[in-house]
Amino acid sequence: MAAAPAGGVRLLHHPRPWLRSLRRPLSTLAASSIQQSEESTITATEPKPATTSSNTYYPKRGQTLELVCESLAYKGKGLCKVADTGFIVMCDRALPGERFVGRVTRKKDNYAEVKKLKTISPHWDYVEAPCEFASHCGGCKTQDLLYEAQVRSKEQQVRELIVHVGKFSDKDPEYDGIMKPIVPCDIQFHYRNKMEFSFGTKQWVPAELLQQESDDTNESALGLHVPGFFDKVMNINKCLLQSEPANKVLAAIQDFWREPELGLSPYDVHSHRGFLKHLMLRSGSNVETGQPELMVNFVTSSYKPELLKPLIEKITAFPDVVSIMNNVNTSVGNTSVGEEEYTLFGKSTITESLRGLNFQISANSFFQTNTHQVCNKKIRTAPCTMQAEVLYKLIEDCACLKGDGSEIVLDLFCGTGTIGLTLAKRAKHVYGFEIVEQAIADARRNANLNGICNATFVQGDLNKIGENFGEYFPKPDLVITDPNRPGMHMKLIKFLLKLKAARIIYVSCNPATCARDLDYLCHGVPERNIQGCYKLKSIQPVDMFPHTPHIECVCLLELL
Ligand SMILES: C[S@@+](CC[C@H](N)C(=O)[O-])C[C@H]1O[C@@H](n2cnc3c(N)ncnc32)[C@H](O)[C@@H]1O
Repeated sequence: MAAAPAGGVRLLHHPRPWLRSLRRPLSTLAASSIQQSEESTITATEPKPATTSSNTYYPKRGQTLELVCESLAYKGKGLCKVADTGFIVMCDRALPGERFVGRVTRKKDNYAEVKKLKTISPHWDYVEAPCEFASHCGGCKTQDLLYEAQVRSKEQQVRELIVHVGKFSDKDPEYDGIMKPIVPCDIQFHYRNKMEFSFGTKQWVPAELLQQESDDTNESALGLHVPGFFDKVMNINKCLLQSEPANKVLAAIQDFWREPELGLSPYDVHSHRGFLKHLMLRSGSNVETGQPELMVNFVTSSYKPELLKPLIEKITAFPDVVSIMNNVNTSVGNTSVGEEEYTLFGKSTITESLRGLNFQISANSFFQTNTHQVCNKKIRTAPCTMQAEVLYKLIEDCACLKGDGSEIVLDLFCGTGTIGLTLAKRAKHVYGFEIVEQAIADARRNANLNGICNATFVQGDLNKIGENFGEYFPKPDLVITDPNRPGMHMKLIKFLLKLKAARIIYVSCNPATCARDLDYLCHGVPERNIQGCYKLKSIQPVDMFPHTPHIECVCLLELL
């Protein structure tokens, strides 16, 4: 048996060891806070424990184990326990109930990660994945899991995080009232309005297909990254998450861009040579006709519009294409945001309507990605609402503005201003803050476009606010905070605790950092002598992204 390091056995049955890094900046708090919640079982279902080739607490790197996935955990990874010891093992793409053989690839202090080698018996709630790329591409991870099981698992993850990271007790009589059931998504395919594909010098082909497709493997690629590999691109000509018009454009580009006479080269992430880096497809709709609108954005390593000309001619044949942009990114990094942006065809923005307002969206601005509005007649007969509408309606309901134009709203991480602008008609004034200059420009333009005069948008980094941040606006009655995945910086948490607005709506795309921030806002940070002053009133998970591990939540906090 491998020797357990000091303290190892104590941590062994820790229910959420993979979450400890969330609180790294407050390390002493981290360990203690997560160790406090020891009592819960990981899943309601109790599969038989797995067997292991060696009876060790700590599986060795390279060791193979037979495991059973118990539930889905943070980032959608399958959670398993080693037989007899309860040692926790996480496996990407293992689904609840699945019995499989995995090889240990990484060891952390108190859990290990395994790579699935072979499924022995399939997971519960198995359905056939409609997409041929589903088992390998980085986009969808649970396409072969029944949708009802996907949302059940997402709701369960939020509940567990709120207890284990947020430190809210599920024994509290109010707990069930606070935790709202997840809102599923009516439309489970073709819902994404933005997809980013990468060009690569070589197509990555899954090992099991290598034999058949060996001739193709040296061809250049346009597709999606293999998860965890910046230099491996799977060639993809259709993605079931994006709209049909976007798929038609993708297929046309796929068919054409390798033609030798075009002289187009994919960018090589190792040698840093080559021209085409990324292809971004953004879908919107014409606000007057409701017809689809498409933006095609080529991200290139230099500005050579003449090289793109034949491709532009090809794709302008599609009537939905109203904008072709070129972001020029000369850096060696892999980002799609260019230092310079050029309009090669049509307009520089596309439009979308949301909650009765019209929005212009440029290539690099954040806009809710799930805005597609096609009803699957087989499932429902009533018209389906786009999930972004559902999310914004929930936010409006939580905001509970009086509507007499007396209240001030602070919209933090405002992007193109969508949330603040949908609330502006019932508020006295909205103040929005956002780091991306272009998003702020869009927000101001969107305010004008919709005749909204009581909204001010300011560009700034909310991770670097100074003591004087509160001087930029009057004391708000309502704060909306919608950070990206890392959640809020401690400076901002401290600011909000001092500001003491009557209500905070925390919109989150990462329930783990959300639970951490809710803990700080409600319970404070005793180690730093910071006191919490909010009460959690409700958490509403919303499934914005079927088949992916992402979970959105709308949380309402009220000042104590
Ligand atoms: C999840 S999006 C929310 C956007 C907007 N609330 C909406 O619903 O469309 C997060 C936004 O935070 C912005 N952001 C990220 N880091 C930031 C920072 N340090 N300071 C200010 N804004 C930031 C991003 O550019 C992005 O627009």
